[in-house]
Amino acid sequence: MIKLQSVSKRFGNTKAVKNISFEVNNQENLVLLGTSGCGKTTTLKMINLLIQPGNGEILINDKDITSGNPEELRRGIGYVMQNIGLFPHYTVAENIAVVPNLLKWDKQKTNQRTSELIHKLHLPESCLKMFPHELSGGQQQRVGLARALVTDPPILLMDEPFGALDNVTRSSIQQEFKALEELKRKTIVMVTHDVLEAFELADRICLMDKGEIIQIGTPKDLLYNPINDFAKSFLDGQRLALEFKVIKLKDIWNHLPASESKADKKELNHELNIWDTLEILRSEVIAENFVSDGNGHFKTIDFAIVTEAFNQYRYTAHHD
Ligand SMILES: Nc1ncnc2c1ncn2[C@@H]1O[C@H](COP(=O)(O)OP(=O)(O)OP(=O)(O)O)[C@@H](O)[C@H]1O
Repeated sequence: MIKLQSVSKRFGNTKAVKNISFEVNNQENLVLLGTSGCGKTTTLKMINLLIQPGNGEILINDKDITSGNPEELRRGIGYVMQNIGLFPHYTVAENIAVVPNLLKWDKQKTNQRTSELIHKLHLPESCLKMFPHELSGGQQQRVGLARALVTDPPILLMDEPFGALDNVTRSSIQQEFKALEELKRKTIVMVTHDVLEAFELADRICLMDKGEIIQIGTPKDLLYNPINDFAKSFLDGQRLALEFKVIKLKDIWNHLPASESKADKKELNHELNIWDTLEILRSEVIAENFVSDGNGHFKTIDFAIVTEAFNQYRYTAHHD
């Protein structure tokens, strides 16, 4: 578990981070969200001591990190840099092998692990001999992720990991990222200024402004219980899209009409969000399916039924 207690950081007269405290639970993905200059990167880099904290304490598994050796600390923390940050004169294989070489892994172990990651991250084997500039932005990003994951560290810090990508590539890499089994075991702190990305990937979001934490909570907390006008207005303009992403079929269960027969229909998982559900229902030839609650109950759904139930849920959530 990562714990920051009353941490501050000043650069000359600039108070980059002002007395912040938060915890990241094991295997949780906490996203630091906020506009440019609000202190996200400084906060992230203090967790692996790339930036020395000013005041306060940072604990990892109850141990104060400033009391130990920074290099040793960083070996247990994968780091995906802003703008990818691959070494341009190293091949892809050499880039991935940087930390294994520091740890004096034997070649065979490094090659085996590299090959495993290359497949998991959908990179062609042929790219291992290439230099970063010979790859697309999306491929470079995957290499950056492979480099951070190669030693299987329990903690992963990611600074705008998808920031350099076009929208289409970004969206497909985000989906793969969510599906990667290897990442589900990790404690992740990720920086982004992209609200949709934060809502797509976070278990909890830490919303920052001017070096301070405004609100920490689940995407649903931020949507339906914003703590103040700043938190509320930060999401304005994207609120509906965010609701489509955050609300799941199980949330709208009580608003779905009583069930009919489920014969000849396809079952959708009740963990699906409304966005993905409508995408499926839109593209089905027979656009009628059913969803079950995992306890033997089911409801018949189609595009219109889900839209209607979603609207009812939103109305209730906004007026609670
Ligand atoms: N090394 C440094 N020297 C001086 N000032 C710095 C330094 N690093 C950051 N700052 C300042 O601290 C503040 C917070 O910067 P930080 O990079 O943490 O913000 P950020 O939220 O990550 O922004 P961005 O999204 O643009 O990366 C900014 O005002 C920045 O100019």
